[in-house]
Amino acid sequence: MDRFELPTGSGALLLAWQLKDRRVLMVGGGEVASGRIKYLLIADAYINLIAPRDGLHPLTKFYIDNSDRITHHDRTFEGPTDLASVDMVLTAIDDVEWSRRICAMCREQRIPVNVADIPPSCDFYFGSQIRKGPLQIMISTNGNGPKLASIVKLRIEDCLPENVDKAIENVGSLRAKLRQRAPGVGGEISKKRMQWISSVCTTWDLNELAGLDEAAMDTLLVEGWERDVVPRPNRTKAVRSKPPGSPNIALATFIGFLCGIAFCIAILGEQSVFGDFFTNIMLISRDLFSPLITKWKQVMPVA
Ligand SMILES: C[C@@]1(CC(=O)O)C2=NC(=C\c3[nH]c(c(CCC(=O)O)c3CC(=O)O)Cc3[nH]c(c(CC(=O)O)c3CCC(=O)O)/C=C3\N/C(=C\2)[C@@H](CCC(=O)O)[C@]3(C)CC(=O)O)/[C@H]1CCC(=O)O
Ligand SMILES: NC(=O)c1ccc[n+]([C@@H]2O[C@H](COP(=O)([O-])OP(=O)(O)OC[C@H]3O[C@@H](n4cnc5c(N)ncnc54)[C@H](O)[C@@H]3O)[C@@H](O)[C@H]2O)c1
Repeated sequence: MDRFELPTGSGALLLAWQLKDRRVLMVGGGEVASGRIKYLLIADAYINLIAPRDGLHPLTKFYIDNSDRITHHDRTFEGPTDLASVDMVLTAIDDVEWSRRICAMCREQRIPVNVADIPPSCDFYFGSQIRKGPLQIMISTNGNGPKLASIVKLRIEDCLPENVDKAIENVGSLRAKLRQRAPGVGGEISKKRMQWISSVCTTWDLNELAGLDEAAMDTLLVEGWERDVVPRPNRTKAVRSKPPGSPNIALATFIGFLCGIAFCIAILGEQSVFGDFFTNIMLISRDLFSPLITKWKQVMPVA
């Protein structure tokens, strides 16, 4: 029993709410509403927007004019009829009384609601957000300090690996390909798929995953999944390109080899093994390597 601990309370449930093609009511069209609308569009929701045209923020206007997912009603909120068939309600209006009344109507109909700036009228809070391709990070202080949430966001953004979005996209494609090759939900096949994908994610680093292309994924599935192994990237042709910024080992070896030859010539020049033909090259090489040669002689004097 001692191994377990009850979690401390006072937090919120963090979720990635799937709103694709759901209908959301947005009341208000000012600056705060424009931010909410952006998030809703990212989530592929349909939006009923209730706000008088003369109070619209330019960004809200832009969204109305350019997105066919927004139905704009140029008026103020009227009552419960505005809540018909909506899955979520957000309000961002400069009218606290109306905000509270809208919240009460939503609670009565059990529709989840967020009222900007009035925490007791929120079933959920917004957070500061980072998005990089499919990666979504929400920073929440659970209402303690919204400005701090946005400051912490900047810190986290600075630390994110550059290609993390590409790596995640590729793992998504690889998982989809694997589900096609080995279909089924639950049971042994599901367990085996999960174990194999988890092993790929721990065996391959982000650069290697980001470098995968279609052909490389197919190779990985044939040489890995089908044989029930997870090959290291360098043992298969599954890596399309070397990770950016990695040292070029072949070039380094070649340069090392040339330096070795030049060093030998310099030593032989020192011992006058060659005639005049190489004399100039030897002298230049000897000058270049004279500090090394001196050191070498100290350790192993030439007869
Ligand atoms: C994160 C962010 C998301 C977003 O809104 O998209 C967000 N507020 C942001 C900014 C912000 N809001 C405020 C300031 C002024 C400075 C300050 O007061 O700190 C700034 C800073 C700025 O504007 O730069 C004022 C404010 N906000 C709330 C109250 C009421 C209260 O605390 O009682 C008051 C005081 C009003 C007053 O004093 O009269 C309440 C809420 N604000 C929340 C979210 C929820 C809790 C989130 C959390 O803490 O986890 C919650 C509870 C409800 C909700 O709105 O969902 C967004 C940053 C986005 C970004 O930059 O990335
Ligand atoms: N949570 C946050 O991040 C945050 C940050 C700053 C401000 N706020 C709060 O959010 C609210 C909105 O802020 P804003 O800067 O967008 O305000 P704003 O004044 O720019 O916009 C208010 C909008 O609400 C509309 N409106 C007013 N009454 C309405 C009604 N009955 N029905 C429909 N529409 C109505 C107006 O026409 C306007 O479009 C304010 O209460 C503000 O204090 C929240």
